[in-house]
Amino acid sequence: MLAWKSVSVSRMGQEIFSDISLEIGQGKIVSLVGPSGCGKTTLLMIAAGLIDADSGSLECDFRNPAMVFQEPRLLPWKRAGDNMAFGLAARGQRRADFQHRIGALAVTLGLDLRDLDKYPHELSGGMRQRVALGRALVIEPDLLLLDEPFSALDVGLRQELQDLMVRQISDRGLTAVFITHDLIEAARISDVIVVMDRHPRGIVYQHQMSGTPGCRAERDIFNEVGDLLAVPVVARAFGAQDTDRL
Ligand SMILES: Nc1ncnc2c1ncn2[C@@H]1O[C@H](COP(=O)(O)OP(=O)(O)OP(=O)(O)O)[C@@H](O)[C@H]1O
Repeated sequence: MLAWKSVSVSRMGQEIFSDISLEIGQGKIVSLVGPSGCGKTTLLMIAAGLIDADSGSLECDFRNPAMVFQEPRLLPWKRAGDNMAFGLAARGQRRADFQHRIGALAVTLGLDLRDLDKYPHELSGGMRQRVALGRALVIEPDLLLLDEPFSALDVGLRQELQDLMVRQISDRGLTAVFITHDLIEAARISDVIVVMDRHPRGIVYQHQMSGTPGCRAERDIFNEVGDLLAVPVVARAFGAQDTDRL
């Protein structure tokens, strides 16, 4: 279980959010959506233990979280394979012990074994993000924290990587928190959608999706997003009060 309890954060005298409480159950994929600056990344950073809240607390039963960011953040002087293995090498594991695992994971993520010998600048944006996903998964996390990992990719590639990610999360029984600006993306991959806003600050709505992530028909996804946007606080968060225009 992961739970933020009455969490508040201010920066430079400005409140980002106050009194947020949210609980995420084991094995669930939860998306945080909402306008820029509403505090999605801040909430995720607290879960990752990278920043502290000013007040409130975090309860986390997970012991091995991994994070994936919008930019792959690969080390440019290391080859793709060494980037993927970074977490294992940092834990003192020997290359001979994990080389096979890296190769198998790379193939699962749609990379060619030869790609592992390339430097980040020799890879496409999609390949770099596959390496970043591999670097997170190879440490066998129990919690995956994803901050807009696919938003820089074009639509087709984004959907392929969403499917791949959902399959990995499901096969490995992971719990995941996923930030996105894209409500359709959230509806495609999540069990629960949490809508945040800036006015009022904080969580304004939570929606339990029907069906299973990665298995929903496109028509059902669009219908459910349409229903969600008919909720006034959600429409307001997405700047779409006039839902007839959507
Ligand atoms: N270290 C910091 N110092 C000052 N202000 C900060 C700091 N970190 C975040 N903020 C401010 O807090 C607010 C929330 O930022 P955050 O990145 O959490 O929002 P977000 O919802 O993830 O936005 P985006 O969707 O644009 O990434 C923003 O107004 C941001 O400028």
